[in-house]
Amino acid sequence: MDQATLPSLDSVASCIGGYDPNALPVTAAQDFVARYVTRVGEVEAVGLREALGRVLAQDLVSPINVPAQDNSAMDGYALASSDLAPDAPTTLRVVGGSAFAGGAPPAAPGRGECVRIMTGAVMPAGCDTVLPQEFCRVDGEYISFAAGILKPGDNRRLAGEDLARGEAALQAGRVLRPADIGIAASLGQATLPLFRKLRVAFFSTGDELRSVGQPLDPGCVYDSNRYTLHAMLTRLGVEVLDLGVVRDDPVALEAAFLDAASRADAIITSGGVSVGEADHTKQVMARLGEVAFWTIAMRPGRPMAFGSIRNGAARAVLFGLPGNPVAVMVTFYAFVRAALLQMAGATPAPLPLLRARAAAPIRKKPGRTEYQRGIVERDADGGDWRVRLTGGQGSGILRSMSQANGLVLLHHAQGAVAAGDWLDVVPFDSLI
Ligand SMILES: Nc1nc2c(c(=O)[nH]1)N[C@H]1C(S)=C(S)[C@@H](COP(=O)(O)OP(=O)(O)OC[C@H]3O[C@@H](n4cnc5c(N)ncnc54)[C@H](O)[C@@H]3O)O[C@H]1N2
Ligand code: MOO
Repeated sequence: MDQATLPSLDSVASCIGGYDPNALPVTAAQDFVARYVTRVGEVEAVGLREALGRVLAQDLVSPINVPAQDNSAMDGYALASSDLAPDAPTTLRVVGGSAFAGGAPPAAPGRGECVRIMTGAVMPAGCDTVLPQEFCRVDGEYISFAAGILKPGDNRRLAGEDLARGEAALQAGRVLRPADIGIAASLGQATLPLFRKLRVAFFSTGDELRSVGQPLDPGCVYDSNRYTLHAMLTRLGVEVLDLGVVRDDPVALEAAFLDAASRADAIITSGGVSVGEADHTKQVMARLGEVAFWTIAMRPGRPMAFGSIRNGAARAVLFGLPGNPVAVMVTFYAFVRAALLQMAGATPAPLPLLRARAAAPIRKKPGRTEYQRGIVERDADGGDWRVRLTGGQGSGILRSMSQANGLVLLHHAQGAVAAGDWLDVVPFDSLI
């Protein structure tokens, strides 16, 4: 993909105060990534049913008022508030036909008169208030109701109160949610201008990896990272290019990187970014592109490669994630997710944090950010939120992630946690 506009790593590094690739705080790495990646920017018209989770490319300016006219919020009687008796029951004569949603409004009632009206029907001229039918007594062609139950304007929906003509109903950069799709439909839009889906290629590296369906040879493990990555990327709404497991062999790695750079906007690999002897991944990355190898002050997820890979004129952003399965997920949430959203054209929104009390002490040294896996639940008495860890927190223990419903975010400067201390938790359901 063409990412000719990417800045150089050196120019970005010069903007990060005290940049040290061997001891990079999480916030500095996040800042670095945000400064490096650029929006892909191509726009296409997409039908509403395909637009969920996609990124809006232009403001959607409302061409009409919704609702188009003042109308009734209740089944009942439309009346002029000037006919309401201030301190005594009001009696009005019912005239004309009934006003139905979608029908022509009946003629304006005269003084002391009202009109039968249904929810959604346009208000007859001169009427500004609707009496719900259950609040009145009907006596022949008259209705009467008690003083004080209606204020002027009650149960009337004003033209444009949902969406006003000429206003931006949805802003460019929005990741479309179900209500947004409904808004576009209520404005009569069959299609929306969206940024094209980001293309993200990914592969796993490591000779010990076997794919599901293959026999598990001695000393080998099944490749789980490709599946968690596939799932996280699918939730993020990008187009996924699964390039499989690549052997720890320079020729195979080079072919995979070049293929990925020619077809994708971003490449995610897992494994081979630490200091092991058999790893060719780092050398191949460095040869094919511009790549920084970081040691991040975090746990899990210390080693990570970041930069871009070239194939001729094509260039793709590279995230070389550590191999341990929990480290893959944590570095994805800490760095990759926001970067991919930014590349896809989305306006960044900070993740909501839940404040919860620690159920038990947690060991933590200042000087690194930790993402522990936790189960957050309401106290039995319905009071504070409380969080407990999901057992062993090793970065190979994927169960710790699967059992959790949130990441416990232990900040860089934070020290040991005592039971009852307040903690920040990123609830999983808000992540994607
Ligand atoms: N001497 C040092 N050793 C290690 C360091 C270090 O700083 N000094 N860092 C450790 C940390 S922290 C991590 S994380 C890992 C990262 O190493 P790599 O990115 O090179 O990853 P690998 O060695 O290839 O794999 C690590 C681990 O994860 C398993 N793995 C890898 N890929 C997959 C996959 N697709 N599915 C399931 N499991 C996978 C792999 O078998 C290893 O067990 O390095 C530490 N060592
Ligand atoms: O980067 Mo590692 O995940 O802490 O084992």
